[in-house]
Amino acid sequence: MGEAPALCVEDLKVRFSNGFGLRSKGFETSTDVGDKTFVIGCNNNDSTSSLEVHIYDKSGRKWVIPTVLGTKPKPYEGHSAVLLNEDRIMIITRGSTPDDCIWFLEVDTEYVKQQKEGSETEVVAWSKGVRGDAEKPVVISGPSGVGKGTLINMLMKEFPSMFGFSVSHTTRAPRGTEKNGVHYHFTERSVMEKDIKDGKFLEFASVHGNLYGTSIEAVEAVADSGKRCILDIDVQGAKSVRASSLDAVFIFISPPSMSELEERLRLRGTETEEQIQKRLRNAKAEIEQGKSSGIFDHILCNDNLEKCYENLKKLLGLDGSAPINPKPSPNGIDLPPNHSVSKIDNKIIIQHETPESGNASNNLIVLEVSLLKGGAPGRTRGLNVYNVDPVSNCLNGIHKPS
Ligand SMILES: Nc1nc2c(ncn2[C@@H]2O[C@H](COP(=O)(O)OP(=O)(O)O)[C@@H](O)[C@H]2O)c(=O)[nH]1
Ligand SMILES: Nc1ncnc2c1ncn2[C@@H]1O[C@H](COP(=O)(O)OP(=O)(O)O)[C@@H](O)[C@H]1O
Repeated sequence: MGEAPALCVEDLKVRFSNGFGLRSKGFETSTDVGDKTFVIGCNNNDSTSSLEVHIYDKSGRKWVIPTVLGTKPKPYEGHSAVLLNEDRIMIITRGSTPDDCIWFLEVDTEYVKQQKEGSETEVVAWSKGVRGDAEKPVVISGPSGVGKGTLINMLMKEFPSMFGFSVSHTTRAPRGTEKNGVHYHFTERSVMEKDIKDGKFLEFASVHGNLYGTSIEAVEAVADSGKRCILDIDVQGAKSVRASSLDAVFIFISPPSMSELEERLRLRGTETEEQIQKRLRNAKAEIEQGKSSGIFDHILCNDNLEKCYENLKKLLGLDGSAPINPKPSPNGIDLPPNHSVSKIDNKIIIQHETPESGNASNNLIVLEVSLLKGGAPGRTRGLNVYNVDPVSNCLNGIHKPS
């Protein structure tokens, strides 16, 4: 086999593009996937907050309004759309901040197929694109009063730049010292139920009579800040996360005995007698499930707090053998305000356009998309971004991976 030919700037002019004044009307682009056309955008220039997705079913000759899952991009000035792998449309926005300019609308990925099962409508899902990878989140479960919160606090205190806590939503009332947005997002049930329906939650469960859930944003906000995410969730939640696309480490904390658990709950003094009894009843089933369900990678007994904390650190590679410097947080992508977009194989080429002539200059940003990972309901990771030497113009072999 011969070497792949170099791709030069001249080639770009004849390649596929969709957006920014090409096939766009207002902020709309249309992308064909099989026998469907996905129209994304809004057909007036006044507001991008009304970003919508419509599907034209060519075989049935009808328009369909799909269920749109996930969080959509913040308002922007226009976008280009490029189909990738026949299952997702990459959206490159204009007028967005560097950390918010690459998005994916999944139209036929595994996640979308799963969500479509049992649904009568078409389903699509938004996922934000980010550079690089994040370390696996850590899921910590165990019965109420076992010491999860205490252990997590110790970890966050000792390694503040390394770990970030996933702030859950809950319908339970705040306890005395708990702060909204720090310990939990304290939420109305109706609001939380709507957000769950809209695909904004990675998992949720009814625990001790209240609704608790991890929003996709909560986990991704921590990953975006370059920290490793810690989730404190119940066993049902851990089971849901296990079944999701989030690749995590699962740790179950067990008490030395039921009587010790009861004593800790009482000494904590945050629950009424009735609430304590409810938590103890639930604890039995949780411990059984935790130990036997195969959900958890590790089980730690919290008998002596210091010993348990040392064991937790060992599991996470923090016993001195691993580097503890935080990973630098991945950067956004600084797109020129006026640009055109083209696709060549696994490369998306963004070309600066000069306002005077409207002609494309030779400044190129290349998004390599062959190693994309994750996706809805979380972020799409693994975007590799680099600039191409404007002097030689050729893309082959001269990139500088970021
Ligand atoms: N599934 C799920 N469980 C959660 C979430 N947040 C907290 N929990 C669990 O809900 C249970 C009750 O938590 P909380 O009301 O803070 O009481 P505590 O465990 O006694 O401190 C615990 O088992 C938590 O792990 C969440 O987002 N999802
Ligand atoms: N190993 C331990 N021995 C004795 N008390 C503990 C131990 N671990 C935690 N505690 C105490 O038990 C209570 C419950 O711990 P907490 O972290 O709030 O549990 P959870 O978050 O699992 O509900 C707290 O008062 C805490 O100080």
